[in-house]
Amino acid sequence: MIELKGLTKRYAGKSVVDDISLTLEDGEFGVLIGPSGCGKSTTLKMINRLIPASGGQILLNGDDVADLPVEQLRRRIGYAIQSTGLFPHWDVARNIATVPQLLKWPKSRIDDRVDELMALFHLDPAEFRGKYPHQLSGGQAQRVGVARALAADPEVLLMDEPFGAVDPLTREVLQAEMKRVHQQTGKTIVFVTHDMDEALSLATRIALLNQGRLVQYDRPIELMVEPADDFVREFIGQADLGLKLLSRRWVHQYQREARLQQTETLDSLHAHGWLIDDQGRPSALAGARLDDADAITRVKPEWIATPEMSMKEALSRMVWYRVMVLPVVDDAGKLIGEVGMQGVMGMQDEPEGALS
Ligand SMILES: Nc1ncnc2c1ncn2[C@@H]1O[C@H](COP(=O)(O)OP(=O)(O)OP(=O)(O)O)[C@@H](O)[C@H]1O
Repeated sequence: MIELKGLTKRYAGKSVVDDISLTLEDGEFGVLIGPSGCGKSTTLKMINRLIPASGGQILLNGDDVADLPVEQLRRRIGYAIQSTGLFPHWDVARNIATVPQLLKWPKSRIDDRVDELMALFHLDPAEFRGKYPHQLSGGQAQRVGVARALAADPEVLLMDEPFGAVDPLTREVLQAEMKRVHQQTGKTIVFVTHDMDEALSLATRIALLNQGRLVQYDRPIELMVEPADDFVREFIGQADLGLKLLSRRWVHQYQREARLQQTETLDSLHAHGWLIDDQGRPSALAGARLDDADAITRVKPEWIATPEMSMKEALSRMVWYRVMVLPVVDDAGKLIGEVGMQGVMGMQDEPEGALS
């Protein structure tokens, strides 16, 4: 748990972080967001004392960080930044092992930990262990940077705009990975970004700052449906609020039973049903195409949904592939349900209060 109590930073008498108080519970993914210069990075860097606070207190699991020896603090708090900060003359394995080596772990324990972290970030040790930072793509370097920050299993992971410098596609992949890593490790994370979509997709708690002050600290949904003031409303942006809400809704919340079609003939106009193969995987959809409601269409891998997929992505696939329903499959690819345009529109099987 991290507690900020009246945290303040002044430069030349001017407060750039002004009396911020908030609590982030264990296992939460906290995002600090706000316009350029609002004090996000300064707040983050005060947590690991890269910047000394001018006033207030920061407690890490009850310990005042001001009282902890710096080397202990660095062990308890991992730190990943946009430029990765990888040592250019060290290979990937040695970069990841930086903190365990400082802590003088035995070699076999370090090797195991490096392999474990590379597996977590889907980096094949055989291929990547011996590579140098200049031989990595931006996305791979970022993964190594985050793996290094996690190496000594810190209590908290701080991330300062870690995906700010990668292209949008890689950024989405890294965000999805970060979400998975957060779920798998249960780490408490504090993440700085100025990208609201990134914040909404990753955060369990969002702290919105403006001119050094905390304007609202809430769950993403509350920020959207109960903005504290006009600044919050404007910062979130109203134009695609519906889509933003759907980015925080998951297919499993809207999933309903999938009706099977026994033959390739439709039994009633505009009905639809799924054909499955002998392993229970969806192979074709009878009906439910936007352009031809009576067609039998082979299921393409691109329109298959999983229970963890966001409804925004599911909706995007429906629109792009012109189908009214998507099959939902389990890890083995077996059909376990379907999710449809009607669910998105709240006409049918809407989860209680889903859009309120
Ligand atoms: N060493 C310093 N001396 C004086 N002012 C500083 C110093 N470091 C930061 N500031 C000011 O403090 C304010 C907050 O800076 P900070 O880097 O925390 O903002 P930020 O929200 O992270 O911004 P960005 O999104 O642009 O990175 C800014 O107005 C900045 O100019």
